[in-house]
Amino acid sequence: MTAESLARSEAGVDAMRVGLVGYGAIGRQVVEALIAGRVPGAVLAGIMDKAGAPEEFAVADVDALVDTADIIVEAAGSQALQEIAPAVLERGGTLLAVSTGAFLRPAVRPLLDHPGPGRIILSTGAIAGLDLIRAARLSGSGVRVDLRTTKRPPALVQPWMSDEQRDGLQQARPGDAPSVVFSGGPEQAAELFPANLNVAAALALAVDSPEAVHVELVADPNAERTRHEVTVTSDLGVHRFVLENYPSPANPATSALVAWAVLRCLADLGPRARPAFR
Ligand SMILES: NC(=O)C1=CN([C@@H]2O[C@H](COP(=O)(O)OP(=O)(O)OC[C@H]3O[C@@H](n4cnc5c(N)ncnc54)[C@H](OP(=O)(O)O)[C@@H]3O)[C@@H](O)[C@H]2O)C=CC1
Ligand SMILES: O=C([O-])CC(=O)C(=O)O
Repeated sequence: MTAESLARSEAGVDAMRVGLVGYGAIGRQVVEALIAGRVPGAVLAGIMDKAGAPEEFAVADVDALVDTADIIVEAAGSQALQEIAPAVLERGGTLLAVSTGAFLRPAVRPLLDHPGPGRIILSTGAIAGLDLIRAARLSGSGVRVDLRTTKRPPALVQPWMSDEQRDGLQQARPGDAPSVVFSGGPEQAAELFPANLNVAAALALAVDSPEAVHVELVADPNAERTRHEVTVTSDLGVHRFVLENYPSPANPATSALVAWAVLRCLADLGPRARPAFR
């Protein structure tokens, strides 16, 4: 009996098989939790990673992953998502995407309305409140969203930055003043900071209008946590969410919450899903 079939029989014959693209900070946390049985009724079916995955789970390509898994979790970045999503959709797979920023790209956005047979589900990732924003949107009132994200400076370094910008972020020390490194719309935010501002894309997709979202990104040398301050203004009220997330120990750009948001979504989709938020 293989490790997968043993896990499946322990989880039940109807177990949901989970495939993973990206075995980094989020992917490893998801794998660990699945192997530990933290999502009842879900088992790990395979892992695809550029840098290699554990031998017993390694899958060579996305076609093989769709054949092996009932649902595929993308935790590999916007470019990887753009590369794998069409194949998953065309082969009838279900893709749970974490790199929501990719869906603000003109080449990727239409995949959200792809006729199938596959489908895409977006992870809530590092934030909360998307349900409220969608409710406000449904009410027909004009919704505006302001996001102010604050992270530790080294987590914000990008390949396109000048040496001066990069050194400024890498050498910032506690006691130094915070600085705004980006202010603008979610599309530009997702392109310039692809592994930092997927939350901005999630907000833009929830409100269904990138123009209604303003993003500010702050580098704060004194920040112990990643902070997302979301203000939603609509005819229903003014709603503020402040998330102070501990960063993942494996990747300071990623909040530890993100893997658990993926796992929560898998629990909701799996054969042992329970009503009433349990
Ligand atoms: N929605 C949200 O709130 C959030 C979304 N994210 C998204 O999640 C992504 C993953 O985050 P995290 O786990 O911290 O990142 P990591 O960099 O720790 O891990 C990503 C892994 O994916 C691998 N990878 C990259 N491209 C491919 C590919 N084409 N096929 C297979 N594997 C690939 C990487 O390999 P290698 O290192 O060799 O490139 C790496 O092992 C981020 O890039 C970001 O887009 C992150 C945080 C919050
Ligand atoms: O993990 C976080 O707090 C947010 C993040 O990186 C992203 O939105 O890409």
